[in-house]
Amino acid sequence: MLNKYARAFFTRVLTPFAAFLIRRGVSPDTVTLIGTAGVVAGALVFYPMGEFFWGTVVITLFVFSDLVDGNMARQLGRSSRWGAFLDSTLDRVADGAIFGGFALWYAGGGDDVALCAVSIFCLASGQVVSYTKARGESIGLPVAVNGLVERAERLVVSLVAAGLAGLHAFGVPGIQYLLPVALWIVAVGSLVTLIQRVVTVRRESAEAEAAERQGARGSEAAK
Ligand SMILES: CCCCCCCC/C=C\CCCCCCCC(=O)OC[C@H](COP(=O)(O)O[C@@H]1[C@H](O)[C@H](OP(=O)(O)O)[C@@H](O)[C@H](O)[C@H]1O)OC(=O)CCCCCCC/C=C\CCCCCCCC
Ligand SMILES: Nc1ccn([C@@H]2O[C@H](COP(=O)(O)O)[C@@H](O)[C@H]2O)c(=O)n1
Ligand SMILES: [Mg+2]
Ligand SMILES: [Mg+2]
Repeated sequence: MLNKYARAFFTRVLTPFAAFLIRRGVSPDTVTLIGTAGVVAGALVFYPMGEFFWGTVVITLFVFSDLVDGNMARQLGRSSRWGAFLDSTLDRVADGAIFGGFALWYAGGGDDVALCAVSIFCLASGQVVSYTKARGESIGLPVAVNGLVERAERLVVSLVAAGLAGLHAFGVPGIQYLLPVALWIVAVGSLVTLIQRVVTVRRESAEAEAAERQGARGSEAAK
């Protein structure tokens, strides 16, 4: 949903910055790599210490690079298969670091086995949700479904909640419970999305195979 409705807005906002980087001779791949490194550092340095506010600030500074890199590639007329591969692969690395950072906190100072497990579930289910689309498309299916919770939703829900939960350290009472609530929402939403995508791939593959059988019968009859 966010990918559909918010992308156009962020494209307008980020286009001048993308153009500025192009003028400075920066390449889209550099933005992809530095952006991912920043997200990974923010997540794995701050979150395991329970520093949710500063971790989210650092991640937010870098995570929009994922919208800037593609914007730059399009402005340059240089969108490439390699760029698409690098972008998607490093998305998985960034997501692993964010939910891994939450899991490390709950396994350590946060001392909550259930929330550690929910964080690991968010990490794994998010990766599998993305994999269903990549694998479905690689076997020639359209995978014409995005589902309830795509990557943008996973990130926005968990990062907004983490940033706000971090304000507890500055004396805001009660707000720390936002992060557990968000993790449960992302976990359930990812599971629903996974089911939506698997059901779609199953239907599309049955339809594709039925069409192939029909085509084979047609050419047999024509002989
Ligand atoms: C006082 C409190 C202070 C709090 C501190 C800071 C709070 C910060 C809060 C939020 C920041 C959230 C930012 C999240 C931005 C996410 C942007 C982003 O990178 O989205 C990526 C997404 C997907 O891009 P791709 O097409 O490159 O990726 C594809 C995708 O990964 C597919 O995965 P799948 O969906 O299938 O699981 C893969 O299949 C595919 O391989 C891959 O290529 O981009 C978008 O979707 C575009 C839309 C982005 C919309 C961003 C909206 C941000 C909205 C609000 C932020 C403002 C919040 C304000 C908070 C205020 C809090 C007080
Ligand atoms: N280093 C890169 C990164 C991205 N691309 C192209 O942009 C598409 C992704 O667009 P986003 O707005 O989601 O970043 C990707 O599929 C590539 O076509 C690129 O070429 N090089
Ligand atoms: Mg990108
Ligand atoms: Mg991306």
